[in-house]
Amino acid sequence: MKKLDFSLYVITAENYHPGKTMEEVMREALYGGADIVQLRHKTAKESELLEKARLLRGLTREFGVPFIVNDYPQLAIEADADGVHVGQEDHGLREARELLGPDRIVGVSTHSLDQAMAAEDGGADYIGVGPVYPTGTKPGRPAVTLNYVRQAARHVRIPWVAIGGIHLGNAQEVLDAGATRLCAVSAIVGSEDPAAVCRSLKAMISSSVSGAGEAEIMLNGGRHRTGSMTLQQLVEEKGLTGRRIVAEADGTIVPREEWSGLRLRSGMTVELVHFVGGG
Ligand SMILES: Cc1ncc(COP(=O)(O)OP(=O)(O)O)c(N)n1
Ligand SMILES: Cc1nc(C(=O)O)sc1CCOP(=O)(O)O
Ligand SMILES: [Mg+2]
Repeated sequence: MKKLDFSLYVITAENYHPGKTMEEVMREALYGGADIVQLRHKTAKESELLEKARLLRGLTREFGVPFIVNDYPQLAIEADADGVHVGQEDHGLREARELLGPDRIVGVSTHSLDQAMAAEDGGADYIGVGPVYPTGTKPGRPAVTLNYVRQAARHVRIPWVAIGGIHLGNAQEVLDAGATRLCAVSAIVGSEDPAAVCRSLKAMISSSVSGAGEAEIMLNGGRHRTGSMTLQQLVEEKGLTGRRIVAEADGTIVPREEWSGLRLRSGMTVELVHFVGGG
């Protein structure tokens, strides 16, 4: 079953917690509210990875959250993971999708809007947007800065998660730039109290996303304050449910099936054009 409803993504990194097992740390993260987990281990042999993947598969099942394997689509299948995450240089989205089929999750790292659009067109289920800040977890990868987060917020239509150098001290500015999902690695698994860090990040995400209360958007050329959280809710608020409408957000036509996933943000420009019947 493909389930992709998450706000806090946690990735393993055993080098950050000497003296504690991966299972202990990830269990704490799950207690704290991690709602998707990835196994990432860049140096383990495949047999060792499979063992770790099976362990995490069991643990994530206990908590009912999706489990993703980094880099290895075939291993994801063998471990009965929910999906795989591939980078720009890995097996590639197409190959992963061919192996995993339509029902498992395929996530893709992106470092620019062009890559995001290509991943969207290629059928990715979600994308990573980063690294937002320079990070020792992915040394040598230049930061994309908050500029790419802002672009993703405006243009990306599939779920996307901000990643890279995110911690409690800077998470708010990432959320303010438009992120609604965060991924943190060292800040969580390297902390003394992974559950507490997860709880704090989750609280920041939920107050930023839902606690924003009202958004001020430009609707059909006029300023409009709305409590609607999504484009779908806005259509309902305007009494246009069931009408023949074309909806545009920030200059791009939004297909009807994406209305309920498109979150309204202050400053967004929305056009709702409805057609009056006639012959
Ligand atoms: C959620 C998420 N986003 C990005 C990455 C990085 O993937 P990649 O660019 O392939 O780099 P490695 O992780 O393989 O070193 C990720 N793993 N997860
Ligand atoms: C594995 C990875 N991929 C990234 C990307 O942007 O593609 S950033 C990253 C590391 C994230 O770890 P931390 O939270 O410790 O910075
Ligand atoms: Mg990779």
